[in-house]
Amino acid sequence: MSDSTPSSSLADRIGTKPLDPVSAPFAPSGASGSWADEVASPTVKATDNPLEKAQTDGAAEVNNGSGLHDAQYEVEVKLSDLQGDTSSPLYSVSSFEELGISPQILKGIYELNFRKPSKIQEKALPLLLANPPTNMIAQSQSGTGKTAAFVITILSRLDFTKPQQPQALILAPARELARQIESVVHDVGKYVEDLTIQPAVPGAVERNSKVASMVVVGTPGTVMDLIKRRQFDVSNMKVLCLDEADNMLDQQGLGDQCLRVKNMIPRVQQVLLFSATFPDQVMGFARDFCPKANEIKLKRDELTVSGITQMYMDCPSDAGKYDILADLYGLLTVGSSIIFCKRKDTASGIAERLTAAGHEVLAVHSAFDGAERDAIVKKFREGQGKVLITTNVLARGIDVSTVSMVINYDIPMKGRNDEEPDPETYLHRIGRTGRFGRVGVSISFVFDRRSYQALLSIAQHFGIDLVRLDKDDWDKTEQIVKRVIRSSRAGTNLQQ
Ligand SMILES: Nc1ncnc2c1ncn2[C@@H]1O[C@H](COP(=O)(O)OP(=O)(O)OP(=O)(O)O)[C@@H](O)[C@H]1O
Repeated sequence: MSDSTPSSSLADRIGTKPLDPVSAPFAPSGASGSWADEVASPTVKATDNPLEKAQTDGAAEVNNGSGLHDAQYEVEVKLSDLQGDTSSPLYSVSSFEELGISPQILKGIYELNFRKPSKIQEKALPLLLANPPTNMIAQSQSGTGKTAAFVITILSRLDFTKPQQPQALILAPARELARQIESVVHDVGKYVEDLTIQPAVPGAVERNSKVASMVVVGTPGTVMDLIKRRQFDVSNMKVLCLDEADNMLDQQGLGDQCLRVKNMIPRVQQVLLFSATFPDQVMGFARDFCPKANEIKLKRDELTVSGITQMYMDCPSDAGKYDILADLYGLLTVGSSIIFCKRKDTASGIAERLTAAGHEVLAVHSAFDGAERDAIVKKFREGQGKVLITTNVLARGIDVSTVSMVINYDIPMKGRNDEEPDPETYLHRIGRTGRFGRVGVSISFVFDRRSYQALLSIAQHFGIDLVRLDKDDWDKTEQIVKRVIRSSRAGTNLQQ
């Protein structure tokens, strides 16, 4: 790639010709036209005054007091034939008490400071808890409380006369997420007497021991092996839940493993699929996996969390992204931040360079062993490290409320040769901030026509307004970012 001079902006370098997503040649430096012209598509706007935009996205949202940023999240509920009556009292509720869940579970929920259900909890729980149990495919924006929705369901369906028998299985794509879900089951179930919970992630179950807990949270490969080796008896399984279900069913390996696990369970009563994203191409498989399900689906333009101010930085070159990141370090540590790279070696490489430059950072990806991964993520959760450099292994589900900034060091791409932008991964990555009504910032690094076009296509896919940060005006960049992050630190849980 012949890069232009570091000082010219990407807009200049690209020029103003309509963007051909695949093959348009890199326009010569200094091509006529402005960046604003180029991005003035119906969905992507370069705001004239990004500070104003950041202020709007931050402060105004913080004050809405509704618990979720966009109180208008309209979920479209499609009931299956059995529960098709939208006027049924099961259709919607406005407090946890009205759901008829046990006082022990309610106590756990209140101890977590959950005062009111979120939209997805309000819409989904009556359907999830109704008898006879019905399958559910549920979609809701990142950080809106899907985990508690399926955990409450699972805890409500357990038979406490059988404490040694696995009755509910939750599958997640990564060990960190499985561990996190396990801790939510512990927390919500804190006052549920005799509750037993067990992880089924690599290294968690010894070869000669059995899985003998009511709720099991694991990753598909490990669970499959445990069932095959007869260490895990699934004959009494009542509920099977896939978190990040689109990812679990889409990926060649995971999809196959999930299907095999399901086929090894003789009579599951209820199958639950949860995710923030369900791209069209996965829905067919999802419906086969989870037949006759109630569906709670969102429209594509409802998927972004408005508390996240999404920005991008035009970097001089691929290699030059490191310098921009190093310059941003001070801002990364105002709150906590996660930097997403495509490759493990990139993640390790930038971690080493930042460390050598005297900065404190953590790095984690799938080349680390399980115990190391757990220890590093624990450190990050506890605030002992504020900057975490990682890969897509942590793109989904991870819930650390202090994360106020996400950096897309590489724009997420998919396909055999990374030929296509990956909008779903983008959405999940940026969703590591802005959790449950908090605000946050994402900065995506672009450096050439291809990366810019990929970001543009992602923005158009979801109807996102992107704010451009100017690498030549650090004062302004700092001002914008700090303002949003300050709001994020002030605006803890808005529901309370
Ligand atoms: N009703 C509630 N009231 C207050 N906080 C809540 C409530 N429900 C969930 N939360 C909190 O919101 C945060 C986000 O929840 P959760 O991790 O379940 O989101 P999610 O929808 O699964 O997100 P993702 O799509 O990223 O996996 C958690 O810290 C959780 O404790």
